[in-house]
Amino acid sequence: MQKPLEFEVIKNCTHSKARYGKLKTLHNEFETPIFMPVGTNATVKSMSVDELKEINAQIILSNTYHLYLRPSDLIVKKAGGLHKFMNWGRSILTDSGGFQVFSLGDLRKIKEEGVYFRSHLDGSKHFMGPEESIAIQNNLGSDIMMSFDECAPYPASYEYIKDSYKRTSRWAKRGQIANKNPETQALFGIIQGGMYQDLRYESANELVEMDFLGYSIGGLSVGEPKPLMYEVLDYTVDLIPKEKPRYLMGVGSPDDLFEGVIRGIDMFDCVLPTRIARNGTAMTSNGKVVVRNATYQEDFTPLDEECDCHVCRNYSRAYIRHLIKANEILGARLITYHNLYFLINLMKNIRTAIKEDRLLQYKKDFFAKYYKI
Ligand SMILES: Nc1cc(N)c2c(=O)[nH][nH]c(=O)c2c1
Ligand SMILES: [Zn+2]
Repeated sequence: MQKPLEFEVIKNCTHSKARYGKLKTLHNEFETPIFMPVGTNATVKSMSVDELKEINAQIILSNTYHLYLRPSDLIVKKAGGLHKFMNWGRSILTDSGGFQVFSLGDLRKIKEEGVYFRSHLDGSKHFMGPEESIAIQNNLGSDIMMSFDECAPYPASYEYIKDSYKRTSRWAKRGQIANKNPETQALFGIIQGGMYQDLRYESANELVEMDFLGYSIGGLSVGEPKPLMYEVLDYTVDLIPKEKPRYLMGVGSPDDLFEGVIRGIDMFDCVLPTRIARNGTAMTSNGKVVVRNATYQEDFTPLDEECDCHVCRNYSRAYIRHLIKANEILGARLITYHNLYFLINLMKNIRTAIKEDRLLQYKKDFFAKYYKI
């Protein structure tokens, strides 16, 4: 019988830790490294599932905390699960809810059993621990689930991080035991440990002992300087068994995608492409274009001359700028479509470069244009 997740490394880069692989869930098989569009409320904002398929999205991320609060995981379960509810036949990864719950600040209280918090929607009181997080994700029916964890803040003391990651390890074990669907839903452990190398080692070793089907690297991209993120990434990736997929949470700028792939990361997610789109900024081969600027008022060229997406083949910067200035929904929609296509296409080119063993050269060529150096 097929496992809920099968992963194969097909080609290792000779000049970095990058690898080209394939990951198979019960819904589809896709190549890695891969970028996962974020679909917080069971929708990648403003994109229909047909458009997601058009841009070749293979797996999307949805947020457990948000779906638990609204419409509730029980309603999604009654609909037949998240795939059915949102009519998405490809893979879905759900986060654990921990990240959102912890970001509620004073609205939450952390205890050994879990986190007591107030809903950001109506202030109602709730509790989420590892068992509740996994039960919600079981109800959602995602292909890949995350263990309930604390994404510790940055900066944080050694003592705080030590207590925090140890609790995250205990929560990971409890979540593993609580998983009602181990044959159909894969569960990842999330490595924490802040910016402390020995704590990262301890966190990783404790989770590797528990033999998860994949591992996320959490607690990064939380405001730390980029060089520090890359340094922690460098040694943390080495702690994860090579045959398991590695997921770097919350990362998705072109720079970070390249740096993450080069350090051996297989999966990425980030709200950046969709968030900046709503503010009128497009990612292009020649860097970011803030299309709302007056510069583009009579610019009848596409967002990106080198992009073959539907938006770049049919609409001009001037038209999209007009939509954004007029606060027309289509403006954000068009830039979102293009930005997601841009990152998904970038990952396709990165995979090709790994297969042809020319990733570092590709990175140099990409940024020579992106930053005009
Ligand atoms: N940058 C990050 C983004 C994220 N969505 C998460 C997360 O969901 N869990 N745990 C994490 O540490 C984390 C870090
Ligand atoms: Zn485009």
